[in-house]
Amino acid sequence: MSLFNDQFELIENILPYDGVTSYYGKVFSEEEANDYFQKLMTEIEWKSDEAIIFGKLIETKRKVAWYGNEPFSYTYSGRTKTALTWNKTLLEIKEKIESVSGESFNSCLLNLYHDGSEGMAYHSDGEKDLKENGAISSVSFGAERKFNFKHKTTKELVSLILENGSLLMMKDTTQKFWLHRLPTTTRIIKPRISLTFRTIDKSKN
Ligand SMILES: O=C(O)CCC(=O)C(=O)O
Ligand SMILES: [Fe+2]
Repeated sequence: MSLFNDQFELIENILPYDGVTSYYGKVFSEEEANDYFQKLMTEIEWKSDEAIIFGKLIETKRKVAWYGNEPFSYTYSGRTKTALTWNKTLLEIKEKIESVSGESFNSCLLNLYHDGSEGMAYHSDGEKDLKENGAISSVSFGAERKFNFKHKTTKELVSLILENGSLLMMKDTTQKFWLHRLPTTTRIIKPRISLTFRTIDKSKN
């Protein structure tokens, strides 16, 4: 478990109870992280996210993209979408994350936040297409942003900063008991990209 302690300053569990979320710190060097940021900006098929709010179709400023081993379909905000297949850059990042964590993933949801005015509200990722209690890893490139957890019943808060090139791994019952969000802030004027690697359960897809 502590194999990478010397290299990455691994925090094995940032949550006090009811889940396991590990913060590996920077698993990519500053140079590698900046290079991946640039590549992802141009190579990914970024699209506005869509949501139906009070019966109206809303387009978010935040951009998203979904990639996977196969053209999996997934339902999100009441709309069904299909995954694109991995490109070389995504496969490289995926392999690195898998070797660091010992987990494996078959899909990835990417988010592009242009500045601190864009974020993501409290939610958990327990969608029915996902493997139950499967690990979800969040890789960050670009601007450092705060990230919050809130326990669904005790309301306890846990906060951390996601650094450029860092890895956060949500495991075990984290999604069942905790919400997470990327809060907005007026202080951040630079963009951030996150890659959330997941496992789609094919028997449910
Ligand atoms: O941008 C992030 O780090 C988190 C994104 C997230 O929670 C999600 O895509 O479900
Ligand atoms: Fe999430």
